Amino acid sequence: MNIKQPENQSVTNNYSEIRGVIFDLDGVLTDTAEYHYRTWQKLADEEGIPFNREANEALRGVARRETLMYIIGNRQYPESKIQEMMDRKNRYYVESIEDITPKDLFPGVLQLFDDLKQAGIKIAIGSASKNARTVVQKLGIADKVDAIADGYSVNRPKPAPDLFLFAANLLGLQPSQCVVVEDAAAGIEAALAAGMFAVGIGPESRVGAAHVVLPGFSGVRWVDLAAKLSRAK
Ligand SMILES: O=P(O)(O)OC[C@H]1O[C@@H](O)[C@H](O)[C@@H](O)[C@@H]1O
Ligand SMILES: [Mg+2]
Repeated sequence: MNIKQPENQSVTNNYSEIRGVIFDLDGVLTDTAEYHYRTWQKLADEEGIPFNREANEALRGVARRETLMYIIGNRQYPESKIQEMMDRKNRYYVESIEDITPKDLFPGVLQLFDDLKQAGIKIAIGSASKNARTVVQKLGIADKVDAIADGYSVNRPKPAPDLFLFAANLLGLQPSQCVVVEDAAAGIEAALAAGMFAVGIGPESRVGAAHVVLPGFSGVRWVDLAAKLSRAK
């Protein structure tokens, strides 16, 4: 477990004040981060642009246009070509999520959602994806979440705090009452900038700036996670 306090943030260190948990979607609740990667890889291969899994690590949580800009680097393309490439990648991505079912939820997610409901803690989705609502529907969790902030909600993408502040607002909560769960470095940065608790899912090398780092939700109960957060001073 990693325990750090973000600088210059007035995050409460009393977990009993936590009233909402904002979950990123891709790579947190299901494996769609992998689908995003594979479809960007397909596009890059078609265009003859070097790209690989390692380069993709920095692109987790990064919005569609910003991801493409990173991949093309200093290559110059007209806006029409940029638009066509974003559309093509999205077509591949939409095809790849067609067969998602509730079985694709990561282990432990439903148990954690149930724990949160029992504890009277609200649940939001905070995803940069414009496909987030479709994925949430396919996973069968639409009736379990209180609010969805997605790729249409704000202008400034992660690592800006805007999406999580938008989600907290939908829940009617203050930032200090919220926990963000993220698999992306950009998402942890956004959560800390919003003045929220951050739980990182994945390796320390990627999400080590979070207050608490977990490999996944398998066997994770809210009471235990809350206790870890309460020690994260
Ligand atoms: O292209 P979409 O579906 O709007 O998704 C935007 C971004 O959404 C994020 O959730 C993913 O982590 C990124 O990989 C993705 O680029
Ligand atoms: Mg993610």
